[in-house]
Amino acid sequence: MTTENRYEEQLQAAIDGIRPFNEAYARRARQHSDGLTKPPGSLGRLEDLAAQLAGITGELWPELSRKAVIVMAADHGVCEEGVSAFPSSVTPLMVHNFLAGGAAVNVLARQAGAEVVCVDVGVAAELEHPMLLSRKVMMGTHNMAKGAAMNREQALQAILTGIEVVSSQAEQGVRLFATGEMGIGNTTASAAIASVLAELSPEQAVGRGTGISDEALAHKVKVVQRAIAVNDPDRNDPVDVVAKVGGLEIAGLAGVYIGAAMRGCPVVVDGFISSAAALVALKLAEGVRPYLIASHLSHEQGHRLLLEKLGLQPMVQLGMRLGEGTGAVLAFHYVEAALRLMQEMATFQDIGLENS
Ligand SMILES: Cc1cc2ncn([C@H]3O[C@H](COP(=O)(O)O)[C@@H](O)[C@H]3O)c2cc1C
Ligand SMILES: O=C(O)c1cccnc1
Repeated sequence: MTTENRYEEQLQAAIDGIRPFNEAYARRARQHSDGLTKPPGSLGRLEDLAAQLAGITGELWPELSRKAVIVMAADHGVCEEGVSAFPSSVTPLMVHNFLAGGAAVNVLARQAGAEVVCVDVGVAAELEHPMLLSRKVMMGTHNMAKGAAMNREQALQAILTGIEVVSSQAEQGVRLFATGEMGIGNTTASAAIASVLAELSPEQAVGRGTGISDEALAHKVKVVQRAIAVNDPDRNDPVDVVAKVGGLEIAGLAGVYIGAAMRGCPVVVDGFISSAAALVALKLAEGVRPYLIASHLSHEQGHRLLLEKLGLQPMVQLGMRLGEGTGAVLAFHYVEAALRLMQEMATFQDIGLENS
């Protein structure tokens, strides 16, 4: 058997292993929250979130205090087309920053009591650090405007890496996940994926990323159009799409969603790039859907339409456009709030009002 076939089988086995959502527990959670000392439904989305968490875990108010953001890092050959305001050399510098605890996501993770798990799935530089998970598939992708970003075997390897990382974190006791990424150029790859899999036009999907000019934005649209024309990815084959016009960290994050669903763990989706990865995961395995929690609406232009296509509703809109998992880690506070309300609020019965 070829390595590629072996990887295909491993991915299929993971998809087949996704745990079904427990509707009965979601209903029980709703009954419980209707009995709490407030008008039914008055805690809005927090009540939906509590019901979702119960359905995911099979517990009414699961213990989710061990939480981690998985930050997948990789580089993009398409940067040579001038699609980002920053050079690829920033990617390894930011990986060192994550490991030293100085990036925005580190600050927000400390505040939320979450670990930052940094994975090198394809940074175009030699990186070594005791806290870095070194899972390099290749030294950055090829330029997708000229040919496939990577081959199918590499895309599968990156997806399996995400599944493996999340599984091993779950085995170590992590119960709640967030997705994050670092990779200069990755809003271009995400826009190409969104164009193909969510059937958005490149004009709708492409945004300013790190902050490019009007002129560079028009050029970035053309680069995405060219990448799709040159590679002709098959929209019915998400692995083909992420291989030809995607990125290693995006494929890795698609694996993170599948792995979390396998392990029965909720996973909070960050911004535009993490959402593009969620789209790849959903096209591979619809069973991932009930495990996804959208966090924020990114300022990146294609995010609103992408979330609509995903059928996900973000909790907040803060004008953030950073990635790294920053918006998702902030949403850990809402997850914790939903659980604490379920567990700590008095019921009508407690206060002597039986039949309300
Ligand atoms: C210092 C710095 C830190 C970042 N952290 C996340 N990103 C974000 O910006 C990049 C995507 O934007 P584009 O496609 O325009 O390159 C990704 O690395 C994303 O995570 C950063 C970007 C920079 C410059
Ligand atoms: O929404 C995001 O994830 C995003 C937007 C711009 C740049 N980096 C990340």
